[in-house]
Amino acid sequence: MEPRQRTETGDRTAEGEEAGPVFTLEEVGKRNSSREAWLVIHGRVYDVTRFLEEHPGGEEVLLEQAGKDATESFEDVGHSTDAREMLKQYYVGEIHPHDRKKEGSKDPSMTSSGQASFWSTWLIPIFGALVLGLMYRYYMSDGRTS
Ligand code: HEM
Repeated sequence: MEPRQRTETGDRTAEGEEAGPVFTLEEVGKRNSSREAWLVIHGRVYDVTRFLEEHPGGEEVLLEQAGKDATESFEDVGHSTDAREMLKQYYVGEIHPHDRKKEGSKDPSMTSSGQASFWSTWLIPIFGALVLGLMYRYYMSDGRTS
């Protein structure tokens, strides 16, 4: 018998390496312990249970993200190409399109934090300067007229 790739769902031909079964975020959420740890990175589901002890960054960080979308934490660390290659070994399937985070240049959380820093770095100082300027003018004109 020649070794054949398992087709879990049967409704897809296992053509290409990424044609795995589809999971909801709820299903992934149940695998959030060291007994079974799954996480989502870029819309793909990974079973990292057997990787926990091997992870160079430690198992705590993985367990913290287990059962969740770990894309942001994974990217924040700036994992190497090697690390990205390793992901393939743990791939179990795709996340349901409904639970997929919108990715790309405009991540909603990025925008909101971006706006927060925009407010604190620009608008508050500008507003402060305007108020000071107005107070100064008021004070000066007052001084001259009376
Ligand atoms: C299956 C998913 C993951 C794989 C295959 C993976 C793999 C690796 C590898 C190979 C390294 C060594 C450095 C490198 O080559 O970049 C590393 C480091 C690290 N990883 Fe992960 N990682 C995964 C998920 C995560 C997640 C979700 C976090 C969450 C915060 C994380 C946090 C870290 C940290 C903090 C380091 C140490 C960085 C350092 O010491 O410079 N990793 N990981």
